[in-house]
Amino acid sequence: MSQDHDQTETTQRTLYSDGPMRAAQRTACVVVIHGEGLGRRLDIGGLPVRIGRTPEADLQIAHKSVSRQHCEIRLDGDRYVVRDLGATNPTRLNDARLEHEQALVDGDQITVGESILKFISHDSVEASYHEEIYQLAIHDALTDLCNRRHFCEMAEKEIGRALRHQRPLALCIIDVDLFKPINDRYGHIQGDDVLRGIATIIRAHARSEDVAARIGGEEFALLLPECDLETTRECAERLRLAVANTSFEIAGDQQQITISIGVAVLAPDRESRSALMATADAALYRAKHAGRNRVCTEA
Ligand SMILES: Nc1nc2c(ncn2[C@@H]2O[C@H](COP(=O)(O)OP(=O)(O)OP(=O)(O)O)[C@@H](O)[C@H]2O)c(=O)[nH]1
Repeated sequence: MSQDHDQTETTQRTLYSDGPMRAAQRTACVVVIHGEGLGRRLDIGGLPVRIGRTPEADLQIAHKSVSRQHCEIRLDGDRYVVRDLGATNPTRLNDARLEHEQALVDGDQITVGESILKFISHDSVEASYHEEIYQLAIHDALTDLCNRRHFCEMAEKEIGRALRHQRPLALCIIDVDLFKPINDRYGHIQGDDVLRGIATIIRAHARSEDVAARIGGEEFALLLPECDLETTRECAERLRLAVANTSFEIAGDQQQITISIGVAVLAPDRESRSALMATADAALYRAKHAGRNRVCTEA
């Protein structure tokens, strides 16, 4: 009994000893709990945040039921308020139409088009839970790079941004050469280690604004905002060389592994994600047919 009591006292002291700091770290957030964007979280600090379909929104929900600028949440004194931005499909708060501006309380549900967001007023186990679930949902379990679904979402977002600001955007599709013989000889578990090793090299070559993903079994993608064809080709060449110069230890053997890369940039005849990916894929196909271990750019 007395031990339990001591523990309670210690816990309370630990929790409350840095009271002012805890106040400073307090962060409200909204989490998408239903519909498009499921699991995504938007932290709300001192600056207003906007939710909408536009890629410029702080939380983009790319669904036709959502207006480009749908609603805004901001700190007003010591409370958070939500206001509709003239959405075609007006914002709802706890299933009632939002009137002008309304204060939010913990657990409130904000309906934006067909998505429902939950307002969480401060750092909590629940907010961390949503964050963890979201991270699991967007990452590839084997390599910890983005998974294909999240990559496609990010590519759509970056294409929208690049077109709007007339900025370049490039894509590399990367495929491991002759990976089947590695699997056949050493087994899938060792093959998985090789994929993890290649993912580590790709991550090391990506800038913070690039999106690196595993988009298929032994296929990866790297999206490079603000990069033109020549810069991307050079970057892809550095990546190819880095893999080719790495000695992979597989079941005690030292093995050289190579990759082939197809590069494409956004252009007027390919302004959609599928067209951009198809062009990079075609370049990759040429790299494979030209003998592998090489970078080919769009024709
Ligand atoms: N270990 C492992 N292997 C995988 C995974 N996903 C796909 N593969 C294997 O990757 C291999 C791909 O083989 P292929 O498509 O024939 O291509 P390749 O042997 O790499 O030859 P090229 O692409 O023509 O250079 C197959 O053996 C798949 O089983 C995975 O998650 N882990």
